[in-house]
Amino acid sequence: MEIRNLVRVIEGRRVVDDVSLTIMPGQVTCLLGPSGCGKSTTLRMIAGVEMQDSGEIWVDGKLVCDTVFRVPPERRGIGLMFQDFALFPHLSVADNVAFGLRSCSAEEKRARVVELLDRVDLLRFVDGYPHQLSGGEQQRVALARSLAPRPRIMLMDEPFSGLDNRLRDGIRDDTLALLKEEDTAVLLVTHEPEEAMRMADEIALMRDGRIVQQGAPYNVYTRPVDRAAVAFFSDANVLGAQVNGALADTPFGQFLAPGVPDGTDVDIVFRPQHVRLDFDRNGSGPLPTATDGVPARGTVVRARFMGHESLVEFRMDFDGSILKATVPNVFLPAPGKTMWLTVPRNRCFVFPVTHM
Ligand SMILES: Nc1ncnc2c1ncn2[C@@H]1O[C@H](COP(=O)(O)OP(=O)(O)OP(=O)(O)O)[C@@H](O)[C@H]1O
Repeated sequence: MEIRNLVRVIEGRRVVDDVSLTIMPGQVTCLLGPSGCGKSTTLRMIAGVEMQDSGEIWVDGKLVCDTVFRVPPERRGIGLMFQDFALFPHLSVADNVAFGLRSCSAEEKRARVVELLDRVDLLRFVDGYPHQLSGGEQQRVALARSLAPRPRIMLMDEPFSGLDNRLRDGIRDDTLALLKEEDTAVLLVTHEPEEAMRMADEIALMRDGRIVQQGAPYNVYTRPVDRAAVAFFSDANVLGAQVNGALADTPFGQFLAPGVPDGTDVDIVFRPQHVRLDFDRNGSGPLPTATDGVPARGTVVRARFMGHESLVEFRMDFDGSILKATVPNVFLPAPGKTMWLTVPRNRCFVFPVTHM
């Protein structure tokens, strides 16, 4: 499926602003972004329940929808799975799953229902009713229902957000396996970076109606396009500096800023897990190196155990600002303790500040 330059204007605001995307069979593409950035509106236009103001949707090289021509939603071969998936309470589990199977015989229907319920491990409930199932089981029936007509394309809007954490991981993985097996092209909407990283072959990061970055999860995470993209995936530390001779001077030493004109303000952004910590030895820290720059001293303000890591906050000697470091396992230095922080150059991003 290819969407080209989709635009949707609501009350004079471009809530979807020139969005283009290609989604391949057997692949999961995640539309990831904060609440209100236009993800669901994009999905609704693809589903055909909302009309775009301009732009086109193509499936298998055939035009499905532009501003003049429009294939109705039920003929688009698109499956939908939304957070508020509702099973029909008065229909049995089998009849719920068979709901979208209109043009096949009773035997074919039964065979497909049994195949899918077996796949989601709920065959024992075939003649049961939705109210007899847990939330997670209902979700799996909803998944079986949306896959029953073998949609080539599946649109999922926060489909797992109603589930508790322990259930969610298992259902996500099962869902992913099933969608891959059926070679479905999936567009999944989420505002949770962890969900996108776990599910996606490709992430399209969306902000204010636009896709600001697109790529494999690893690339989007390790080569973020701007400061907000770093901060969307994790906590971020930011140092302000000004460029002079393609270098930005900071208390951590100089950072390269190739191609950035003199006098430009830059943000040097790095994640807490990339800060290196050293103990203070009579007021001195480790020696500066080309790769790690100059260490800077800070005082522990707070240290918290987060499960698989600890988060330590420092008040820096150089300007009193707070920087964060995460360390694996339990590392809980007492408040008031001084330590030295270094920032490996290859883990930092230097972004010119854009003044809005
Ligand atoms: N029918 C409408 N009338 C007015 N504003 C709307 C309408 N539909 C969407 N919007 C606005 O368009 C913007 C995008 O909404 P959309 O639901 O697509 O965002 P989203 O990224 O899916 O957010 P969420 O994750 O919270 O669902 C929001 O600011 C929303 O208030």
